[in-house]
Amino acid sequence: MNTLKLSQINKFSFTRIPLPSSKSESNRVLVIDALTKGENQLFNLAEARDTQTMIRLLETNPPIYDVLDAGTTMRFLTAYAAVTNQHKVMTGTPRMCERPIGILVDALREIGAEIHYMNNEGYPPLAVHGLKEQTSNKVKIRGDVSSQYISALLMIAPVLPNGLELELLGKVGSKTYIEMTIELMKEFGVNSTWEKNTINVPHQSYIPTEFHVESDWSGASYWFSLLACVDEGELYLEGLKENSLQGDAAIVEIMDKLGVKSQFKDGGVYLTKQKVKGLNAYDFTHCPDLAQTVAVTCAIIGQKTNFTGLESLRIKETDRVFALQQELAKFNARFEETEPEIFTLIPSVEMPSKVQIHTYDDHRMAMAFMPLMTKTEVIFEDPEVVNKSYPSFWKHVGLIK
Ligand SMILES: O=C(O)C1=C[C@@H](OP(=O)(O)O)[C@@H](O)[C@H](O)C1
Ligand SMILES: C=C(OP(=O)(O)O)C(=O)O
Repeated sequence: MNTLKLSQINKFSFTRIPLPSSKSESNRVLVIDALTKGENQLFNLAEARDTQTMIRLLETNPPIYDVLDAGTTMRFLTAYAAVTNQHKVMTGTPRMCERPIGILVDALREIGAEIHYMNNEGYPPLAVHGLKEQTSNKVKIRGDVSSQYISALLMIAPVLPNGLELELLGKVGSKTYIEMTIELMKEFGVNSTWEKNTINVPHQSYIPTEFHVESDWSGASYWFSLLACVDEGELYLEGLKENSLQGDAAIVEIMDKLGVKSQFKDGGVYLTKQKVKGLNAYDFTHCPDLAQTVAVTCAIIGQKTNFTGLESLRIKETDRVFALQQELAKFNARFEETEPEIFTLIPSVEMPSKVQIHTYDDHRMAMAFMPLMTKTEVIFEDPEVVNKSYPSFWKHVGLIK
């Protein structure tokens, strides 16, 4: 088994972190670009495997779209293949074939797409046989499983002959990602309205444009966490905007409570340590990818906190709630469901002299536990798992001295 060892370091001097580009923004603009036949100028696309997979599949157009473990690539390309009337097999890793897609498939079928399940009903692999005629322009869709189904439908909506009206049913999770999709569509000339729970996208054309992808706020979160956990240090994170399209910019307000001060300067953010104000509870419904970062931070710095809005974590790269419980326990922290859907983080009471972290094929399990190096020696199993979103992560960790 491939492993990586980090020695303990609890002080470091000022360090600039270049940060990767956002894979969420990249994968959206790539789909929009494919729908406008590549007439845009896209800058700073992500090096993330999820984005490189999207680029490769769109460029080579193979009969089988194997998305590996990229959720957005699976969901966005299923809708794209349907609307562009292509015959495609959609598949991915064994875990991808356990991640539900039935809500998106039902919506696409209602609009007129022909899609068959090749194995298990509701899950990839799928056979997409295009969309010959639009049979409906009003679709009701659950909002509580994955926002990616909604983003996938929104991006194809303007090119459907009759546009699309989406009525979101029940609780809507990851809403910030839906807002990102709508804002990006607007950047490419497409207007929509969102009133109460209905989003309406009339038929219209995308307008080719220039677009520069921002750095990745989810990737930035691990650096905030590192600073929260260390005794002394300063960081500058490059390429981040205060008014971001990414909901994970919420890490600024969370870490303000956990001892990290942010100042936006020169196209990035300067991080310094400040007194811990305390965080008693946080709802991760709209920023689920931050939950692991914050759980590990609280466990290390001794902050007992209640976590809610974690429902979608069970169907991501791994069951992230289970994975957190297992790995936090290795340094005597607990993550207990104290009431239905309320998880209480009880911090570490005693730090072992060495911890080996299992990464569960989940990039965020590796990156979220990196700040543990401020308290003990850490060994990561399968360190390359970070390639999904942040291939240069360990190289950047090496900048910390
Ligand atoms: O649309 C996107 O780019 C994403 C949406 C979120 O997924 P869910 O909508 O499934 O929560 C998030 O967890 C994922 O990393 C990226
Ligand atoms: C959940 C994630 O990605 P996806 O759903 O796109 O695989 C993630 O990057 O944390």
